[in-house]
Amino acid sequence: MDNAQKKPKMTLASYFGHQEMPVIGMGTAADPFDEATMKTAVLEAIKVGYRHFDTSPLYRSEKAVGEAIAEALSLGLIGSRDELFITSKLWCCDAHSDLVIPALKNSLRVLQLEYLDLYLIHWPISCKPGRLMFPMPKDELLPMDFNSVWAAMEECQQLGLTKAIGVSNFSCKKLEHLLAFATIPPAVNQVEMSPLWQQKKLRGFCKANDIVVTAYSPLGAKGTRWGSSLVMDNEVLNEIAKTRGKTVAQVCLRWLYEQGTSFVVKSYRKERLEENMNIFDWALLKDDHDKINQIPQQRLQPKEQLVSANGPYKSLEELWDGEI
Ligand SMILES: NC(=O)C1=CN([C@@H]2O[C@H](COP(=O)(O)OP(=O)(O)OC[C@H]3O[C@@H](n4cnc5c(N)ncnc54)[C@H](OP(=O)(O)O)[C@@H]3O)[C@@H](O)[C@H]2O)C=CC1
Ligand SMILES: O=C[C@H](O)[C@@H](O)[C@@H](O)[C@H](O)C(=O)O
Repeated sequence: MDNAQKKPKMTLASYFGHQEMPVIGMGTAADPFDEATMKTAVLEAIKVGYRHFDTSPLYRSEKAVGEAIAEALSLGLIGSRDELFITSKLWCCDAHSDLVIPALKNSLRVLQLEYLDLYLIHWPISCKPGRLMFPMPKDELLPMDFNSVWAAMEECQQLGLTKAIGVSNFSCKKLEHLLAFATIPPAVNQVEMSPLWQQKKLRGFCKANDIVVTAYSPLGAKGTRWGSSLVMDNEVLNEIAKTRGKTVAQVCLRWLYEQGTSFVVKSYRKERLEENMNIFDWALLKDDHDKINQIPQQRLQPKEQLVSANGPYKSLEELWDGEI
């Protein structure tokens, strides 16, 4: 069994087919973004055993991911595309029922793939069609028509363009609303999660409804425009890392794994890609969990940019339905 096959996987309730999602995925939102560096990093990741990649048209990383996959196939690093689990996302400007299928087809074209494993609604908000950007002008924010957008997502799965569909940045209330009319329930909710924002309520809801939680920014996205150093500099986590002879990044990722969530973590560097994978053959102790449970909670990415006096969400309370 090679290194990749030994890594743990999770079953998605409404995945069309037999493949499972590897717990660890490589994130591809980079700041700064550089296409050549990203392609090299994805290829390195495949070499060290990553099989799950998270991209989005917003990140401009789909092309690099697609080129790295094509190269990995031609080098024989993987036998076939089916060995990979590829996620992409529907950006807000395409979150209109008639634009969903064309947006997914465009992602597939850029990725040079026939299908995705998972397609996610990136945010529970739409914006004026045409411009793929973040932040978008506040006067272009629009409420999402969840019923018709989700129906188009379901059609994507029925057409075989993606094996599973899901959401990102959805609160319990928004998931509940979606579940009330969905024919195909969302397989995944990808949300910010780390020891500093543990998402206890949301995880309980998702577990009860067979929705896999995928953690994004598991290291707090230190060094990026959207992140902070609060996770990596946290004293409790640094102390646990020292006692266990692990790094803070490994403590965070191991903790996520022990919570039963999958996660996507980004690095451009080969040694960190490997470090972040080396979390499956040791465990945190009860005492470590007790300490992590006590860490004061703080959402690191509240996204004020999506809140506007005239928009669909007038406050962060409304965007997150009080889960803030
Ligand atoms: N659905 C959504 O709305 C969102 C989804 N995402 C997804 O989640 C992925 C991961 O989250 P992201 O925001 O990138 O943040 P992460 O928490 O993964 O942190 C990434 C940062 O940590 C550094 N890093 C990685 N590994 C280590 C390590 N072992 N030790 C020290 N530093 C390390 C990286 O630097 P370097 O590259 O130099 O190693 C990078 O600066 C994204 O790339 C994206 O795919 C992210 C945000 C929102
Ligand atoms: O530049 C901004 C960031 O990428 C921000 O938009 C993210 O939080 C985004 O939702 C993502 O998925 O990464």
